[in-house]
Amino acid sequence: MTFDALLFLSFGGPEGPEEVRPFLENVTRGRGVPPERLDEVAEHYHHFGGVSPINRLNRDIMVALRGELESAGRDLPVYFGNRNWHPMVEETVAQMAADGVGRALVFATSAWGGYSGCRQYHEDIARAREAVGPRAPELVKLRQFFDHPLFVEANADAVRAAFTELGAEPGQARLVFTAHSIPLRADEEIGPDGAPNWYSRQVAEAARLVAGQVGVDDYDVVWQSRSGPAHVPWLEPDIGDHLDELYAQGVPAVVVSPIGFVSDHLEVVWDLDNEAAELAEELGIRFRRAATAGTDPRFPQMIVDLVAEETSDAPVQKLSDMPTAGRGVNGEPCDDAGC
Ligand SMILES: CC1=C(CCC(=O)O)c2cc3nc(cc4[nH]c(cc5[nH]c(cc1n2)c(C)c5CCC(=O)O)c(CCC(=O)O)c4C)C(CCC(=O)O)=C3C
Ligand SMILES: [Fe+2]
Repeated sequence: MTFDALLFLSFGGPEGPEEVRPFLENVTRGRGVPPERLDEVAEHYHHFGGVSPINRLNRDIMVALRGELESAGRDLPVYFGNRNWHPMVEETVAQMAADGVGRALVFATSAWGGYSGCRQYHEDIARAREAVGPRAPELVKLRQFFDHPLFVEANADAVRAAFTELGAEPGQARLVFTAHSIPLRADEEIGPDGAPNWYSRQVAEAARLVAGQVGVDDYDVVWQSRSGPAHVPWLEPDIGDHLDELYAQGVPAVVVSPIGFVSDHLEVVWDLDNEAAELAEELGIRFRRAATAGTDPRFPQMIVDLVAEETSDAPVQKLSDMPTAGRGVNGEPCDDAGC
């Protein structure tokens, strides 16, 4: 199939203090997140002048991606659209239609399946096409990439670098992978292979692959940044509780790999670099947070590989035995189980 463009579809974030509240309203519309939680999260953004790093990081990735596409001889203009903040995906898809784009690939910036990481991006695609009407381009979303070799290698190198910075050999510091928590119910709902817990199983699998490349067989997978009412169960343990537990075990040092995030989002720079690092310091645990994969040149190279899977019948590159999922046309969910 031929494509006229690539839509880089992400979460979006505020770029000034007055944008924080309306952004948070967009994120949580109809989700039952308590207002106290919104106030707390707004504070996190205000620590950074009301600016989330996410848009700048995405623009950096797009610059690198344009370079990689050009080197690969692919003439594919890259457009930027977001779910929750400007440039909003509706505006971007309207612009694509105006530019005469008839069919485009969509790269969504989440490695994962599940509602927030995949299904909701299909919904964004469908909503944007509907807003634009009959002239809207056909939009083909690329698959989930949690087990792509370049994503795994970039994360593994970042973990190695963090061990080096700590001056520790793997084995002298505990390796802890962290990803965004989600409600247990949400995790159970989705599993395109007929089994539940697709998201948490993918996170576990990506952690296993990265740890394997680093040569560590003893590691933990934990969760962070939960929201929602306290009585609703989310994936656990939380990273903070886990650091307490490691302290109780007498663990002297940790390397934290934020495998769940493709770049240094607010959840990484606040919840890890600030809160978790501070707790570790209080506990006397030496702490290093590994880099995210987004700034590694292999990340845009991976996107070019994913494009090649669609356009050149290039082989699907993956390191796990879990089935590929997440591809979809015009926002139709990829699978009955909602991917
Ligand atoms: C699985 C997952 C990912 C990883 C996959 C992916 O990358 O997509 C992710 C990414 C992100 N989440 C982000 C921000 C927020 N997420 C929130 C709320 C929520 N996230 C959830 C899940 C996830 N979220 C869930 C189940 C909720 C509860 C409400 C709901 O059911 O929707 C809220 C509301 C306040 C709060 O409750 O914390 C905010 C502000 C940002 C941008 C950060 C920046 O600005 O740099 C990014 C990349
Ligand atoms: Fe989130």
